[in-house]
Amino acid sequence: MERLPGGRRPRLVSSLGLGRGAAGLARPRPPRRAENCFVPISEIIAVEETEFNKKQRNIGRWQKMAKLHAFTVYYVKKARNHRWRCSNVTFWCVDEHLCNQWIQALKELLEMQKSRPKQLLVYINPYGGKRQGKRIYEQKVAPLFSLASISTDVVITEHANHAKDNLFEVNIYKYDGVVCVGGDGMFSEVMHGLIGRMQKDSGIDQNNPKASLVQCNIRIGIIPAGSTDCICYSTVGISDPVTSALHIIVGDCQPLDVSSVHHNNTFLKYSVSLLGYGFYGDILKDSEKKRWMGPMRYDYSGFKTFLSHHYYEGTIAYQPAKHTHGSPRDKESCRTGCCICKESEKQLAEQQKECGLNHEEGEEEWKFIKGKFLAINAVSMSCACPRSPKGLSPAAHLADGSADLILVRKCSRFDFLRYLLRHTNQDDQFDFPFVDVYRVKSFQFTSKLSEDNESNVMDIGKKRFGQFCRDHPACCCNIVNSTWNCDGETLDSSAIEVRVHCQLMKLFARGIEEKCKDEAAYSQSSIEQLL
Ligand SMILES: CCCCCCCCCCCCC/C=C/[C@@H](O)[C@H](CO)NC(=O)CCCCCCCCCCCCCCC
Ligand SMILES: Nc1ncnc2c1ncn2[C@@H]1O[C@H](COP(=O)(O)OP(=O)(O)OP(=O)(O)O)[C@@H](O)[C@H]1O
Ligand SMILES: [Ca+2]
Repeated sequence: MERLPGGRRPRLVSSLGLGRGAAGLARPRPPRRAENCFVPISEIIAVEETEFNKKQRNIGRWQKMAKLHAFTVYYVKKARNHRWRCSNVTFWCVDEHLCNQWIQALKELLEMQKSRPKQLLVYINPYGGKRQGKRIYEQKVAPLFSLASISTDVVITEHANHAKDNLFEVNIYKYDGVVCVGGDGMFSEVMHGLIGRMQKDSGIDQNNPKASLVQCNIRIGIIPAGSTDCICYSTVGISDPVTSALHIIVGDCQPLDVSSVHHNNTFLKYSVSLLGYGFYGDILKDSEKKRWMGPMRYDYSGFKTFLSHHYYEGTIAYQPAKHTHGSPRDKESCRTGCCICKESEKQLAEQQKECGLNHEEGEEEWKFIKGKFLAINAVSMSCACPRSPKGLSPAAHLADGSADLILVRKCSRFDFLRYLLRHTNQDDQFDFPFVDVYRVKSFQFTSKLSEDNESNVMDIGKKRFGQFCRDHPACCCNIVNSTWNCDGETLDSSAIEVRVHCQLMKLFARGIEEKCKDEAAYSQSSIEQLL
């Protein structure tokens, strides 16, 4: 909390309790005794001089006063379930000079908030999710950015990869951040554009799976308008455009792990949420044909894929993440100011100091697992989303330099359903004999098909997807590979090599805040004052 200059206690009367801008002044209450409610400066959105019109002034005891001077403080009001709203409170007094002093002092304090963005580049996908991206931005987000004096260059995308390609052309360094309005796919595009641009400008070859990538310090803001919005939900705690806009305005910063995916020394993609083979790969592949259904396509394809119950054979090699103290079976989740992520940040800074950018990771032990899997999921974050509020791996960390590798082995449909259901309730989804989970810093996967006979892969691939093993028509084993689902996009190769890059990029977010503390503190009063 900051102290305002002057020492003199100003006699300002606020629209206490009403607190809804000038309209709230219509029925002012007599000045109350000071209330101990606070808004940190870091959560003030803007301060504006407020004009009184005659009608508003013509009230109660204020009627007798010659002229009133006022200002309005717009601030973040925290509501339930991590939702943020812009609220305001208007203060007025008869002393014009005093009023101006307050405005000036508050504006100076806001100027000192150096992490706040002043200029943003915004990409809107008009076709993501329920096709509401443009409307959401114009009606809910743009007015807040303008209130907070943030200037924006807005690009409405005209085709897939428009945002990504554009990020290689524009002068990104003049912006304090890039905002994407859309879903996880849109975020992925912007992330690929920014990370790719950083590597290009630094002469780093993305095709080298061992390269030390250059961190991207230009933050990305996500205004959720997609179908899953898992990255927004997992980093903010809710998928809500106004909440996300406010996190951007106050200049929050959340580092994020990014996994690089390679095949045969060729860069394929980056991933921050889910790399899924088997169940989630098959859902995605099927759902792409049903884009017209909107977000419902995932439920339709999910149900279909569940019924098909395909499993896939292959080998996984992984390097355990020994640098981090956490485990995927922890009861504690990653929250704002997470100690485990902070520890990884320290280790990263030390490594960079010691080895500079040429740091090469030592060849640590590899472990191997062979088997028949219904799903292989690697998640760099919890992957919480409205469908599964605790996510695929509830204890995964946003910025610890590791991913959780979840292996769901062949089991009955009934058991698989029990496993899926646990994503929606409080029971432990890893507490099954057919589910294993490991915290890893890298892994590789090879399907049995490519292991057995590389040359036959092309022939078999040409056959219809979903064709069953001819020898065992009822066994559900699949003679073709599944597809990797990489943050909602399919990969062309089944054999991949994955490496987690600790805190490679940053978001305008602060992680999920502890619920009970905030909600108790903020529900007591509808108005918070710093004065
Ligand atoms: C019985 C109900 C069980 C419900 C189980 C729900 C588990 C949901 C877990 C969601 C995990 C999302 C991970 C995020 C991935 C994103 O990077 C990516 C891009 O947006 N989204 C998807 O790939 C989109 C993935 C969409 C996944 C939808 C899964 C729906 C499964 C439905 C299974 C129905 C079984 C019914 C049996 C009677
Ligand atoms: N103008 C456009 N026309 C067609 N496709 C676009 C356009 N702009 C972006 N895209 C592509 O649309 C894909 C999906 O968009 P987006 O992620 O916003 O929505 P979604 O798929 O409904 O949500 P989610 O990814 O959360 O499931 C992105 O991968 C992006 O490349
Ligand atoms: Ca992680």
